[in-house]
This record gives sequence, structure tokens and C-alpha cells, in this order.
Amino acid sequence: MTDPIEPLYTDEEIEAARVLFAQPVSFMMGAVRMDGLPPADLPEVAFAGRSNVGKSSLINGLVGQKYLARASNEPGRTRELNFFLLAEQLRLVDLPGYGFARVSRSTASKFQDLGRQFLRGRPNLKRVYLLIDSRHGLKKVDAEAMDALDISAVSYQIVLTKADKIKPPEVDKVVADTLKAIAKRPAAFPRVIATSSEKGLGLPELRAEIQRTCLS
Ligand SMILES: Nc1nc2c(ncn2[C@@H]2O[C@H](COP(=O)(O)OP(=O)(O)OP(=O)(O)O)[C@@H](O)[C@H]2O)c(=O)[nH]1
Ligand SMILES: [Mg+2]
Repeated sequence: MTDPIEPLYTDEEIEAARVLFAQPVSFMMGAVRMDGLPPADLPEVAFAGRSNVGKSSLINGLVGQKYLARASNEPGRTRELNFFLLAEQLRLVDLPGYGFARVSRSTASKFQDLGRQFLRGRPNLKRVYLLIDSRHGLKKVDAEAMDALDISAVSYQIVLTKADKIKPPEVDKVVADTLKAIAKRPAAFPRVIATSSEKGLGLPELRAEIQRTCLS
């Protein structure tokens, strides 16, 4: 039996994805309203998760640029839907985080509502990458986000972040626990990728997964 934990990508796929993500990438726009989105004319993948989980850093890691998406230690940094165009072929969408944010409750909920509306109603959204901090695992707010995605039938995949902060056997355990927790969720893609934007762990596999999702 194949191990569902192991990513199943050929060397050719990994190399093709590396080449794709080495192509030019640019910040296209930030949207603050659903009627201000770019046209739904290219495949998109979005990065969602709690504030401070590492969404902006992961986008930077994937494209090999340190400062493309604004990352910060201050939770609630990303406040708009930020669209990054890669290779003129697909878009990476950085979402505002849910959970704690160092802005007023009404400001935070305004951007969280925008994120929710986007996830529910974007026809060209191929998949949501739902980021979970390796040190913390799934929390109640993450389960609520998954409930919403399951109900809307929006395909999502769990990506563990900051895997450099814990030991490899602990990472394996979080991966196994997470797979168990999502087993019965209808819209969850049954594979979990552990990543570190800092050390590059898991990024080649995630690039290959995004390429498959958007361009095959
Ligand atoms: N050690 C380590 N730190 C990371 C990693 N990814 C992100 N961080 C740190 O975590 C903090 C938050 O990262 P961001 O990428 O801004 O997180 P975010 O999810 O975009 O946050 P919001 O926009 O506020 O929702 C920053 O201080 C990053 O340097 C990682 O893989 N390893
Ligand atoms: Mg951010």
C-alpha cells in the first residue's frame, strides 16, 4: 500500500515545478471588497489560516523572494486579499488571518468576512491551502474554517508550517494526527505537507502540488 503521508511526486514534476516557480512573479493587487477582485480568468490557490501561522512567509518561500508578501511578527499583518501573479499562468492569494489580530475587532472581522466570502464564492479557486502551525496542530477555529469549506465544497489541503521549530519525529506525529482528524471531511485533500519557509522543507512538494492543481 502506498503511504498517504509521503508526497507522491516524480523527479520530473518536482523539476517542472521548480522551473515554474522560478519564473517572474509580481504583486498584482490588494482587494478590500468582493466587487474589486481581479477577473476570474486564471486558476488561483489561496493561503488561509490563523493570524501569524506563516501564510505570507510561505508565499515568499515558494517563489524564492523574501519580501514579496509582507510577513511580520505582528498578528493581523495581512489585511487585504493580496493577489500575486506567477508566470502569467496562475495566482497565489494571500488571505487575512483568522483568530487573534492586533486591530480592532470590527476591522479584523471586516477582513475575515472578506476572506470567507472569497473562499465561498470564487469560481476559479482551485484549492485552499489551510495552514496549521506544526507546534500547535488543529485548533477549534481551524475546525470551524474546515466546516465552512466542507459545507461550501471548496477543496482544501492542510499545510503544516514552521516545521523547523520542532523535532522531525514530532512533525511526523502532527502529520499523522492531522490526517486522522481530516479523514472524514469531504472537501479535505487526504494528504498533509509539512513545510518550513525558513529552511525550505516541503516547498518543492508544495510547488509540485500547486502546479498539478492549477495547470494539469
Ligand atoms: N521559524 C519559522 N518562522 C516562521 C516560518 N514561517 C513564518 N515564520 C514567522 O512567523 C511570523 C508570522 O509570519 P507571517 O508570514 O507574517 O504570518 P501570516 O500568517 O501571514 O500572518 P497574518 O498576515 O498576520 O495573518 C513571522 O515572524 C515569520 O518570520 C517558518 O517556517 N519558520
Ligand atoms: Mg500575512
